[in-house]
Amino acid sequence: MNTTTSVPAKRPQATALGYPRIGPNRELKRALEAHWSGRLDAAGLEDAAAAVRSGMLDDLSMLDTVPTGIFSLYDHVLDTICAVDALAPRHRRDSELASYFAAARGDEAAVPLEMTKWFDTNYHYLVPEIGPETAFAAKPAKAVAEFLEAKERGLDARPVLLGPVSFLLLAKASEEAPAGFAPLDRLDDLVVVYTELLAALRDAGAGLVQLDEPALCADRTEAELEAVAAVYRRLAADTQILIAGGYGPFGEALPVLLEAGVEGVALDLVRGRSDLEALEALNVSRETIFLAGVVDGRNIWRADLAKGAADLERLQRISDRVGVSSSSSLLHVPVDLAPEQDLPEALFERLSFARQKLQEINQIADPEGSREARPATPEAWRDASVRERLAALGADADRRVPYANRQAAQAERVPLPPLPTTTIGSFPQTAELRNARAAHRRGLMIDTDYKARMKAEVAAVIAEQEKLGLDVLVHGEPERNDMVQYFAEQLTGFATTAAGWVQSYGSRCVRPPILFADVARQAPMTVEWTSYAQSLTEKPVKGMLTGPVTILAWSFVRDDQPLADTADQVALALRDEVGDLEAAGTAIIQVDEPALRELLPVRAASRAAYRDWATRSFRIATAGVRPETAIHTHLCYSEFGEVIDAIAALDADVTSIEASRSKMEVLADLDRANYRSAVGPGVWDIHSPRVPAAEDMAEALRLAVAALGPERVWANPDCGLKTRRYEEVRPSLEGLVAAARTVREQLA
Ligand code: MET
Ligand SMILES: [Zn+2]
Repeated sequence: MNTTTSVPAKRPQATALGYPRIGPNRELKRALEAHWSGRLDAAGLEDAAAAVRSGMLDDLSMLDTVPTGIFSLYDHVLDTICAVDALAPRHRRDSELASYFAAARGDEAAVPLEMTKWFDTNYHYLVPEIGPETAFAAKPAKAVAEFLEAKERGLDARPVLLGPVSFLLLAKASEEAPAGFAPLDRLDDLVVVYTELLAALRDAGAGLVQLDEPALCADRTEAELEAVAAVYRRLAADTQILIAGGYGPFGEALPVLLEAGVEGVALDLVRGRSDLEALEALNVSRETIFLAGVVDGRNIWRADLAKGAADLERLQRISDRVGVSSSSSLLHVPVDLAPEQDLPEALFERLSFARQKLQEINQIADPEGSREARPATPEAWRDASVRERLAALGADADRRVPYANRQAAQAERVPLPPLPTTTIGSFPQTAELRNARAAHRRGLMIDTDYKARMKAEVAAVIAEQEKLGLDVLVHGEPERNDMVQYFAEQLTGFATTAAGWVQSYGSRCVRPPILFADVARQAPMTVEWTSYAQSLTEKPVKGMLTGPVTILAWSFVRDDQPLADTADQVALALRDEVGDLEAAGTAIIQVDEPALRELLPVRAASRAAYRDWATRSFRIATAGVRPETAIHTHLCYSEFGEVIDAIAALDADVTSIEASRSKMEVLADLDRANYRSAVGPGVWDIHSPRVPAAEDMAEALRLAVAALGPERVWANPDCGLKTRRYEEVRPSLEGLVAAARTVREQLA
């Protein structure tokens, strides 16, 4: 290599891998919902979409190069399905727009595409259905139009597409596909279509094109890596390709991509720092483009500019063509910090949302710019007593007596019939309840009135359950806006934002709380509600809490200490709550962990450590109770495979788990994982408005009894009922109670 250090490196280019596309005030959400309800026609929707895209470009234009094609009406995987013309026949309608929304949301004629979580995030994508019959064709119009929109503004534009390998790895086999078929079998055909998409972009004037291959941040087989090599040798032959991942290190895929001759690679230097070390050991052409993804696209903390600049320099020692970018698309953070003036000042000045992150990228790219290190965590954010109490927890603070002993004690304390019936916690959140909450929040309803309104609801929910004949009751969670935010608002160490919305799927956005400091409980958070509900009935009422992993997963979490340490603090606060519930006489306490799967690391090598801290934090929260107090947990969102061992390690007495869609398969898996306590396999898919037939639920219960034995089975829905209406809930629960009775009689 023949480079002299006296030649100054070119100013690194500033760019980002992607940007929020819902609009700073969720303009796209409003337009979509107006369109779906018939209040806004297709042209009106397109106007709103164009305005959102224009706003995105306004923001992005401060960068040297801007990503394009990153707008989406619903989901970028669905956009890719359309770009390769892989819509299933059942979703094809008169217009492209109608087909698009048929695939996204379903209609009278067809069920929508399945939706699932995007890597280890809370974003959901639509799962392509690919089979031997899928007839791919290039539909470059969207990608080209959005590229030209940016170019016409005089911007240096870089089109972005989801790469073909990830597209197929994220897909599932279509109904028509024969056994053994894998979507990746269609890679060669798809690549032909990608060459056409890329040609259309080149014809429009594109230079570098970004292909997102996030699936390469996960473990890949030799065969898959060979396919990657072949694909990119082919695509890189005519197009300058920048590969982006965004969800951790590329690992063994990195040399494969470089050898295939891609023009550049965007590195995730927040979660994938090992790639930087790997690169330093490789013999890399100084002509290769590297983007230093040093600004966290997944979290909302200000970047350490000094550290970013240091990483940049390391890359500059490897290549002459280095840029600065976000670690992933900025899709996962809210648009703008400016509206958050109510946040404490010390917190506000440490935060950075998408717009602020673009500034940071510019600052790091600017050799003359000031690149200050990140300020230390304020001393005031430390709570010495929490840390001391955690340190003082004995080694067995997360252990209970063996399940067999607990089971006997619990059965004596709360005698229950076989197949006890219960629900997961929430009852329908009616418009009236939501209005009361909004009025209370805006100061239009005083505390006492609000509380009285909520208590009336609890009483109604208890009466409803008594009438239905359920065995273990719940208070219905009317007082909870959200199962995480409710706790975040009461714990110290959390802040909530005014407008920090992040797209979860389609038009749906969430506003995650910010966990910024040491966490402590100030006062009991749920005891009053549970005790009130219990005072109204002879039946046992479950206490209802959200577990530490889920609280972390659905918040933006401090990144100045390991997640495990933060989880333990949350766990300690919950442990106090569990203790107070028990002291108040609650015999059954459910601690929900629906997000246990979500935080599972993408790479297998990191999973054992995750399972350890995640399950330990749950046990810290729950193991303080006496043997006769039952701990329940709840998980939903299927795909339990990789966390089955962790579910067993939670050591709950009863686990309610989504099972209705997977036809109870999860039960055999639990058995293999040596899970020995009781299970409430969901027998009613509450994500569907359909009222399930009692006989189907009975059949599901029979399957469960066959797999686990009658003593270990509970009867319950898949998840909480807050999104359902009473018109569906009543007949469904009647059916559930009847199904349990039928199966009990057959057992007797
Ligand atoms: N207890 C909660 C509820 O019933 C659990 C929801 S899991 C996403 O709504
Ligand atoms: Zn659930």
